[in-house]
Amino acid sequence: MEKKIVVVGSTNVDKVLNVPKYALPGETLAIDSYQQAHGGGKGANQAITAARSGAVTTFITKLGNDEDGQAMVAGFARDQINVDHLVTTDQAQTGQAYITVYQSGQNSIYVYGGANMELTAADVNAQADVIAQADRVIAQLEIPLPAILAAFRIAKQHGVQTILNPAPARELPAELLRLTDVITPNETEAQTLTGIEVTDEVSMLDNAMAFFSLGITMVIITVGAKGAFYATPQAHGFIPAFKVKAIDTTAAGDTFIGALATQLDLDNHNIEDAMLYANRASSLTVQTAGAQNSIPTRDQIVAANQKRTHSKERIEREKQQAAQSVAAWIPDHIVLGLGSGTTAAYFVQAIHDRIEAEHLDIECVATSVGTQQLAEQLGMRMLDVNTIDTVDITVDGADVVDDHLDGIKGGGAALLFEKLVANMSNRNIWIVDSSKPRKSLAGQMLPVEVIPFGGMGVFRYLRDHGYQPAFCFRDNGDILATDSGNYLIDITIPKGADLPDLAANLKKQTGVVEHGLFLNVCDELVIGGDEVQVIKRKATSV
Ligand SMILES: Nc1ncnc2c1ncn2[C@@H]1O[C@H](COP(=O)(O)OP(=O)(O)OP(=O)(O)O)[C@@H](O)[C@H]1O
Repeated sequence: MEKKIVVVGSTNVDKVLNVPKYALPGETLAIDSYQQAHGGGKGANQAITAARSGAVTTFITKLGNDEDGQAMVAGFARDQINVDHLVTTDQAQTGQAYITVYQSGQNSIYVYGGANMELTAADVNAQADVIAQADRVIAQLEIPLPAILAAFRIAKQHGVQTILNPAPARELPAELLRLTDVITPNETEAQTLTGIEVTDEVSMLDNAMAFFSLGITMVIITVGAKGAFYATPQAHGFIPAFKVKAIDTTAAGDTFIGALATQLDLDNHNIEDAMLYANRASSLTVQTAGAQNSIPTRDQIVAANQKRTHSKERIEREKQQAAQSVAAWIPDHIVLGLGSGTTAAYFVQAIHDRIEAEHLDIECVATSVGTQQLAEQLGMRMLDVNTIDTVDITVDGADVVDDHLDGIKGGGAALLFEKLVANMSNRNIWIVDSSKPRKSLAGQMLPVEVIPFGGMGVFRYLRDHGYQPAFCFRDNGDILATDSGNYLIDITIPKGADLPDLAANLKKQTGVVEHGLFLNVCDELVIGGDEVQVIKRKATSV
């Protein structure tokens, strides 16, 4: 059932001039390109996003009785927005934003609020029926506060969910915050309202707590290309943005909010799926210049997700190709280490099939409870790691691997046992798909396994040393525990980091059990593909 959404907010016509440089006071500059006016305003952008994602959308906004206003209404109608509740005025012109974009990409914006600033509580009260019948009402701060308060009071009286996008940032009356169910600031807007700077997930949670104390029940903080954070009093999480080449981020936030509002169930239980959809929607908006023209339709968002599904299928195929090609080389009469994770699972299946078909004499050691169970189910001959001194060959996956065959492992929470077995192995072969090799490990997430007691101490150390730590959680919101019952903290490897130093420093911290940097471990990297590639460690670095 499509959501019924009412957006109460601004409409602007953006008039953009591309200019070679700033004109000084009194100076006249000739310019050679004039970009036509196009639709903007946070309210209009969010209403258009909601409508393009299939919501039954009503837009309450105030326009001047002018050509700009008429052009905007025609555009709303083309997007199937219900325009029966628009208000017009003779007292002001339709809102306008004058934007000069310099060659450097910087811009200056002058906003004439115009008719937007004339939207009154009485105008909104006159539309009470449509608000009362909605599933949710969304407002932003480009219209006068009394109009927003009026909309939210009606919504509350009728059990309609309220979403406040507190943009542009400003202080807000306590009543408006009390009437708000869901608040969706970006980093700076959150800080303006709570006074707490957003630097990492912990500070986002602190922000959320501050909003909860004001009566808000869901907080979503968008952090640009990094993604978005959500918190309710029961759960919280961070949903990373899709990595895309951003050309123009105008309306990214508006697209996120409009799209989220169409997907989020009223009990909020599907928040992560709704945020994934919203991330996908805004990742499409930022790849095209402009505001409203770049807002995608539901079909475009679904198609972009399918493209991703196809590339996921290709990745699975490559993992299998790498696993099968290595399984075909494994010599007979050896002790074989079995890695952990999805790629290693393909290998376990492939080597099992060969052992059966060729009656090979291969005994195995597992690197995780999951792999042990899989191998036992298949009836493979398993050894207890404590009963042997060496492993002949270990075949494992990797999260990422660099040009020197140093890598990161452990995203699947098995890094400690994987490292123990790797260190006992005469030969370590890593099998990966083509998305895993990188020039360097800088900027990559590195899991650090910590004991639960004292984990916060390590977390603070990592935070104070600029590693941007974040505890790892399961999909259901529970903290992720490794096979040994420890916790994992993800950190980001800084640019230019000396990896052996970083590895040594991490090991020195009390409470750190192990980390996922595997330096000088991999002897051969096997990359899946229609032609499987094999890269051997250079003799000098062994
Ligand atoms: N460069 C980017 N690459 C991919 N996704 C992005 C990028 N920038 C923004 N997004 C997506 O858009 C969402 C909102 O972005 P952001 O936090 O910048 O909002 P905002 O500051 O309100 O933006 P604006 O005011 O420009 O509309 C992010 O959570 C993310 O999903």
